[in-house]
Amino acid sequence: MVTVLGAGSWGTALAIVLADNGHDVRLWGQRQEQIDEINEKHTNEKYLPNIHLPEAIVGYTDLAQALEGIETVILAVPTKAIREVLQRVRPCLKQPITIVSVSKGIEPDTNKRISEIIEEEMGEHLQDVVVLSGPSHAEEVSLRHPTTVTVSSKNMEAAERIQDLFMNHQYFRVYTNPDLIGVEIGGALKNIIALAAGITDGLGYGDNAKAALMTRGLAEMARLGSRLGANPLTFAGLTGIGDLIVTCTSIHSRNWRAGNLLGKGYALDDVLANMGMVVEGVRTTKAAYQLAKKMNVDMPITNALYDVLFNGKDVKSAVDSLMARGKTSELEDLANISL
Ligand SMILES: NC(=O)C1=CN([C@@H]2O[C@H](COP(=O)(O)OP(=O)(O)OC[C@H]3O[C@@H](n4cnc5c(N)ncnc54)[C@H](OP(=O)(O)O)[C@@H]3O)[C@@H](O)[C@H]2O)C=CC1
Ligand SMILES: O=C(CO)COP(=O)(O)O
Repeated sequence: MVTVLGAGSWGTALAIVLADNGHDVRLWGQRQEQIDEINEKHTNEKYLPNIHLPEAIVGYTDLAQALEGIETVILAVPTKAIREVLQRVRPCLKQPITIVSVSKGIEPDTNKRISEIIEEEMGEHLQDVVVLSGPSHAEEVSLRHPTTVTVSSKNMEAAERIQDLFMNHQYFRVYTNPDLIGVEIGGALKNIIALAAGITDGLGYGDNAKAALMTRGLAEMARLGSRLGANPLTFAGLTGIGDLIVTCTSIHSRNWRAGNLLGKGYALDDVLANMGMVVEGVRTTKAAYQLAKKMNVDMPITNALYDVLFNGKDVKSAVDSLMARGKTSELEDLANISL
């Protein structure tokens, strides 16, 4: 028995994987009508239209009931809601739990990764934190299309347990990587670059601009990540370039779609209000901007996007200012990264 907290797109898609793997799944959500729909119709139309959910998935709105006797909890709410949800989880627990973090973000102001927030909020109620990340749109996972992800933890035995829990040899392949910082930072920062790629697409620029953003975006992701203690090679893997490719090139990506609308001239507030799902890259841009400043790391794409999102800079001038920067060397950054 496994509990998934968060009945949005990703929590529901991962519940399907777990049910396909033979587990009974408790899927917790905060809206009674949605949970009734999951239990009565076996659908979650708002988040995964036209998908039939296995009957092994049972919806709950009562958090204490959803957590009773559970050892492993999948945490699938947006980064912004994580502290609030964990503060509600704590008093429900009689036993320490392993939390699998599947969200992608960095908290503004504290600049913490999600596993750090979980450790801080859970204290002695926590057995282990495992992070699951990689190129994996919920829409495709729920159709059982071949997908690969990576799990990481400070305790790799716990990561291997979670690898076994999710591994499905038909369509969901799970790798391990001991570089927890790199796995979390890659998954969070790729959303910034996807917003930027959406903007250049929305402006009508072509594949050259997008390839440039993805490649130079990866360079600045690795630059900040390695300063935070990540292994730069992780950025060449599923949670780095892999997730960057899927998020910058897929119509499923909420970050790319939000950027695309910004590029077409819509205002940020209107874009977010109409999306109906979380666009993590906006808050993560703020956090990465703060981190880059604090650590004196050069992140030109992140800085340009920060100006668009938070200082009202128009998207065309943001791209112009990126192109107008002084000369630099492509390999300079990599040469300065110690492996
Ligand atoms: N969708 C995807 O393909 C993937 C998403 N992710 C990551 O997973 C995380 C969740 O994303 P995703 O499922 O897509 O988001 P969605 O926007 O699809 O769903 C968010 C879910 O969280 C719930 N929620 C929001 N705030 C709260 C709260 N305060 N208390 C309880 N529940 C809350 C929402 O409930 P309600 O409906 O009631 O508002 C909804 O069920 C994000 O960090 C995202 O980056 C990672 C990989 C793939
Ligand atoms: O992380 C994701 C795919 O790996 C989902 O990206 P979006 O949040 O942009 O849809």
